Amino acid sequence: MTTPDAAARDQAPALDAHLVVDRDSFRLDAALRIAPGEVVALLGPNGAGKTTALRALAGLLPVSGGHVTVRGRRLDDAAARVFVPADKRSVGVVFQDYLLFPHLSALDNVAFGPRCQGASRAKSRAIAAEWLERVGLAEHAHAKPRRLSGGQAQRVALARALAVGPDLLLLDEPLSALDAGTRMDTRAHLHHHLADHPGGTLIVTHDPLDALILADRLVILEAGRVVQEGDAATITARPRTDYVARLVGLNLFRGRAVGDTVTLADGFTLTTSEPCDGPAFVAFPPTALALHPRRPEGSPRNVWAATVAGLQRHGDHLRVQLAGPLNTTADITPAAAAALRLETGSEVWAALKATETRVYPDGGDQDQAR
Ligand SMILES: Nc1ncnc2c1ncn2[C@@H]1O[C@H](COP(=O)(O)OP(=O)(O)OP(=O)(O)O)[C@@H](O)[C@H]1O
Repeated sequence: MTTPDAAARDQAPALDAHLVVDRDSFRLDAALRIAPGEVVALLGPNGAGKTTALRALAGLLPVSGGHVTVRGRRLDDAAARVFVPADKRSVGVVFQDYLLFPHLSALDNVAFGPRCQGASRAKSRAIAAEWLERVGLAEHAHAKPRRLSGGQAQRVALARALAVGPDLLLLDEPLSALDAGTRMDTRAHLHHHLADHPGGTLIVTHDPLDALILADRLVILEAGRVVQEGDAATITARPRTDYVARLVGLNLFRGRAVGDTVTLADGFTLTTSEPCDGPAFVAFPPTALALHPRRPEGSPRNVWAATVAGLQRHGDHLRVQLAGPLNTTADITPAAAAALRLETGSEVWAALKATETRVYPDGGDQDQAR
């Protein structure tokens, strides 16, 4: 029979945290909530505070304010001076470089957690063997970490973190140490295991692809603050900062809309196809910009002179950085680049059809996806 306490724990979020951490002049001040079974990706530029957040949740860094509650259990509470040490938390961590014990076999690495939780040696090894089987490494149970490939070591680290049945699983850049081929396989493997994990999962990553494939929800951190959160579709449709726009591959500008005209901060105007009024964002993909050697005649409503500030290959097209009244990114075919004789410093005309733009109100935080 379920006790009232157990029932309350079952209903509690996997994570309910407000993290305030001071590190010299840097302050992390972020609220994070994860439902049981939910996978959340924490994304942000270098120095945004992602690792700081992960270390605080793991109990490796004390919070200076706020709280951390995992499945109803208070692990940190700065005001009440509560701090549960890392090894007493129901939190599993997969570190970026896995941190497997080099002198222990894969089996003993995985058995370590259950053993620390008080399981007998035989029971711990049985649990570990089961987990290695699940991650497809049964035949490598007796190998030492140095004999494992990067992908295999990652699976052992995942098995080790999951073997203790954590209420919260933390993954720090889980695929960044792998080469591209292994990364794809390991990502698919990880996806499968995260979908089965009944606790909450937080993945810290730089890589939007990992986030989009692995996570149910994205939380974007910049300079220690959550700037946007929501599912991938909402964030892609309505990025709220330059970083988020670049992440989803969009050009993004902020301005003031009156009908179908948006005036940007420096006075430049863009014509859009949907009317809007008041503070607004205008976004368009790099493929929406057409480049011409001379001022184009005809229909495009938005035309401006720009200078090529950089060129790089991006998949099967060229990504062109353009400076001018708008700093933008354009994607064009190599044939178009050759016809235009594009190189850094070239002068071109950029054209953008009003129908290729997306406009949406800049309502501060109140219309943020939740
Ligand atoms: N040991 C430390 N002492 C003082 N400040 C630190 C320490 N480690 C990190 N910081 C500062 O904390 C801030 C956040 O760093 P953090 O490593 O959490 O960011 P991040 O988002 O994980 O970045 P990255 O993606 O580069 O790993 C940075 O400004 C960094 O300089």
